[in-house]
Amino acid sequence: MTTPQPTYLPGGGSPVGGAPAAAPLLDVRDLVVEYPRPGHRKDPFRVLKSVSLDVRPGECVGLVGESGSGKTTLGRAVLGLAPVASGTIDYRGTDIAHADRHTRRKMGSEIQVVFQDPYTSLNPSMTVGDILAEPLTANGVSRSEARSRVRDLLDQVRLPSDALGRLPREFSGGQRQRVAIARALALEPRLIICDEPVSALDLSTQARVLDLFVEIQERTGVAYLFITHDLTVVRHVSHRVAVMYHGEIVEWGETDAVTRTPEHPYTQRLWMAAPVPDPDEQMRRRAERQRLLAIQAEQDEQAGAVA
Ligand SMILES: Nc1ncnc2c1ncn2[C@@H]1O[C@H](COP(=O)(O)OP(=O)(O)OP(=O)(O)O)[C@@H](O)[C@H]1O
Repeated sequence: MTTPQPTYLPGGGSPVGGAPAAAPLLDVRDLVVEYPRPGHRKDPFRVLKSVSLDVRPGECVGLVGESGSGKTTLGRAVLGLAPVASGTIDYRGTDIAHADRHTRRKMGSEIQVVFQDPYTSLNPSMTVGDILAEPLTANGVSRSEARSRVRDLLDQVRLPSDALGRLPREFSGGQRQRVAIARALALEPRLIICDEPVSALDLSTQARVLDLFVEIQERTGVAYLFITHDLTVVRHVSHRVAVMYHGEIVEWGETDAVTRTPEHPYTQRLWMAAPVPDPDEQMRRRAERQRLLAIQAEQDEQAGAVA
């Protein structure tokens, strides 16, 4: 008997087929997000600087970038949780950044989210059955219909039906993330914002949860905006990838092209820093990364001298 290998192998396997060509489901154009700064009313903190990207139906777009680059803020803006200063967020042809609350709510059930931390994102005092039934009953599904849908949701994320009566604390991190994914799927969304959904998990659990994301997408056709700081994760799940740096998209294209032949110096450094199983390749990348960092330092020094 052969043991099934996780397909999450840095540099190995290919993402879920080619990107489906279709009109965008989500189309973000020239988005600027600013947070007010206490005492600087006229000089807010600009976190996103004219960001544009789109996600097609059934597609996974990876959003990578270092900590603080603005990835979560973009996800939050799509969810209506970040202050948009200008630009548009078209979802199925409606600008949800400037829509009224009623339209926003209607569209909102089609856009769900899976957060990074499965330990804090689930209500600890509710059973898994209640956690999964809540969005259904809140949207008018009868209790008996909700009960059968909840069983189906558990099945979709490969959890046993006896999970229903148990509390989140009785599950491992990976299993809790499966519950969070099931909850996100409850209202049959078209788009899920996945905000670092595997980075709190150990490597082998990451691999299985990533495989689950891919499998769900192939079966349901849901689209993902998949936020991560890890290029190897993106390589596994994404059709296209956007690289964010200091609140701007600095590189954007097919995952294979961006990860194999990155053009922007920041993407090159990110890729050189990604772990690989082959020690020789790892050494080569480390040396290349040092070289790129030295070039960057020299450029920064020259820019400083000019300023
Ligand atoms: N509510 C807020 N008020 C003020 N500044 C904020 C707020 N939320 C985020 N920021 C700032 O916006 C910048 C981008 O944060 P964001 O969380 O979007 O980055 P990120 O790329 O997702 O980082 P990480 O990978 O660490 O989560 C950071 O400098 C952060 O401090």
